[in-house]
Amino acid sequence: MQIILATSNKGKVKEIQSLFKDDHIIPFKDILGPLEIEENGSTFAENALIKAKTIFNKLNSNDVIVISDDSGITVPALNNEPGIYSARYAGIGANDKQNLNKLVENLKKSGLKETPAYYTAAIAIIASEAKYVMHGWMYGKVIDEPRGDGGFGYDPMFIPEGFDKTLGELDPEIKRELSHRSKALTLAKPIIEMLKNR
Ligand SMILES: O=c1[nH]c(=O)c2ncn([C@@H]3O[C@H](COP(=O)(O)OP(=O)(O)OP(=O)(O)O)[C@@H](O)[C@H]3O)c2[nH]1
Ligand SMILES: [Mg+2]
Repeated sequence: MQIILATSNKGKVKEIQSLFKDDHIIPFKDILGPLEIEENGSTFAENALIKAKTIFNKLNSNDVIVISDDSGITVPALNNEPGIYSARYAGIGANDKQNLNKLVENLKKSGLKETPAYYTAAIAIIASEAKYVMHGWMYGKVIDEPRGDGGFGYDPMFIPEGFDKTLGELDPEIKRELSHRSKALTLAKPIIEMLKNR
């Protein structure tokens, strides 16, 4: 049984592999090469399922477990932006830096130096005759002056609840303990174990 990760995001691959130290988890690109998947769902869960199903169908094997992650940051004071559009906030094909700059700009335009925000992760698992989605959240705030270069995406502007440093400044171990992704993957682990052993 192979465990395949249906993501092209290197930051996610690193975080997910570090949470599954005992399992060999293979990014889909190593098997199928690069692939663009259209994420046209209206929720994190729908998009996670689209990614996992697309890769499962392309692999065309009953001997694989496919895991995907659809995630993003939500800022209630900005009409819940960017939410499911986090990866394309500054336009289709925008990179992490451009997306972060757009969120910083929009905070400044609204006169918000800091405001509550949260990350959501939906983790989907697809295997032969099996389909699951789990969620995890991390609450905190975003600030209009990013700090640090750890993590990825919006991390330099996000301060988790209970801390005074951004995820760009904090030790990666702290993100591993607290993150939306870790929480959803903790729920996914027993399901993956069950699927491996059936
Ligand atoms: O600072 C961050 N720390 C995180 O922990 C985090 N989790 C998600 N995000 C952002 O949300 C979007 C995901 O979009 P997304 O789920 O479509 O992923 P993606 O397009 O990058 O890769 P893929 O998995 O779809 O291949 C991207 O803009 C990410 O930067 C994060 N930013
Ligand atoms: Mg994506």
